[in-house]
Amino acid sequence: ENTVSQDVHSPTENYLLWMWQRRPYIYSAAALLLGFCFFLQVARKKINYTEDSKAHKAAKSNNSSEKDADVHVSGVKIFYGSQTGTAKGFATELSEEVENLGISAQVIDMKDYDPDDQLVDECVTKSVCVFLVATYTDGQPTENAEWFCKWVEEASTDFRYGNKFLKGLRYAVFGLGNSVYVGHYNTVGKNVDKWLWMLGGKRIMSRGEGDCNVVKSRNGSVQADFLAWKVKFLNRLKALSKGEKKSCSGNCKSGGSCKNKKKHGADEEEKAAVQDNGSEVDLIESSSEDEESVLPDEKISRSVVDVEDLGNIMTNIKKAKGVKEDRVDGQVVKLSKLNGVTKTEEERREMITPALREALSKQDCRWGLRFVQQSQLILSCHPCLSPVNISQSASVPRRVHLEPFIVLRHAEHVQIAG
Ligand SMILES: Cc1cc2nc3c(=O)[nH]c(=O)nc-3n(C[C@H](O)[C@H](O)[C@H](O)COP(=O)(O)O)c2cc1C
Repeated sequence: ENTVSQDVHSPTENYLLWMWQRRPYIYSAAALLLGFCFFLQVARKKINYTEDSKAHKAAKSNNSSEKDADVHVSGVKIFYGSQTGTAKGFATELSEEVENLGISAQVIDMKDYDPDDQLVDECVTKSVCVFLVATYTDGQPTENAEWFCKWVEEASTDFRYGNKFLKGLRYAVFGLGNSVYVGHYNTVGKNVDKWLWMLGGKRIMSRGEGDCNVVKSRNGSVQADFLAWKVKFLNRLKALSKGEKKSCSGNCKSGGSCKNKKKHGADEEEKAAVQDNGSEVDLIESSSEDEESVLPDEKISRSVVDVEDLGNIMTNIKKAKGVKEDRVDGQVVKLSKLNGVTKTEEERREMITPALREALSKQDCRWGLRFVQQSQLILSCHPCLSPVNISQSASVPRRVHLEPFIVLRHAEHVQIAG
């Protein structure tokens, strides 16, 4: 019977039967094949897409970097510190003229601007910042400029910011005042200019002074002073927007360190404008970083001093103040002409507490010395990641009094010589 039933199937039927019995394997193989084809297709598409987008991005970035390189001034921000509206009026006037040059301008009330958040952004936006600031009683800023001035003043003497904090900021200052107020004339303009410079900002031109005292005003009135300054500013702006880097006017305070000596005299037109315009002062176009030959005394009074620089500074101060160092019987004797007192090394006062000594010998600290007044300083620690101002620590003296100078040789050896 078996033989009969086997013979019933034809070879084709047998083949189909064989296939049917192995159908799970056949389905799996087909699925695998399909999956592989699908994967290949997707991969091919992805490769094409990545190549396309790379090419697109490259083309785009080429375009934008070309554009970026072309734009030298993205816009002008005109800040005003005004009480009775003169500076505000000047700001509006200036913004119209800037826009006439095809450069965008923004007038900013200083009270609407938080320097803590925003000022550092101006360093990278290729904008130019103009400060039109009035001075009031006792050299104080106007109400709307109060916070700005307070912040910039504090930052300029805080070593954690340093003289590179506003590197890239291009600015110009025009101060409004009245020379009748002797001793406080244009104080705010002078200070804002100085503080921004100390933080590493770059003056694009010298500070302007507007004098409401018509008798003394160089151009006859504050309006005329502003007009004269404005003409120069607009010329400077035009040059900057073309990518021209103007040579030094030749009247640098730090003439010795001027890097544009060769160019002095080349820009006669500019020079003439400077000479004509009596309302301009302190002809320096630089940032504090650029200035190398400032006097050490000047450096101390206006900035934070690195411990590394301290040796040179103290030597120069000693020279300047007539402090001599002599040797008598192998002993170092310091002679101070200041107070007529002669003291030996042994007499030096140790003005350092154990806590301060421990803090000072901490590893990886950069020490900053902040001179608060002529004879006071704050020692501050600046580890790379978390700045700790040890002067704020309750365990260490907040201020160390120096009489008349300090010798700081090593982190763990702080000695105050008197
Ligand atoms: C009450 C008062 C106090 C002033 N004090 C000073 C001053 O100490 N130093 C100074 O240079 N100008 C001083 N000025 C002059 C103003 O700075 C000047 O008038 C300026 O143009 C005002 O600008 P504003 O209208 O934008 O507020 C004072 C003016 C007034 C009315």
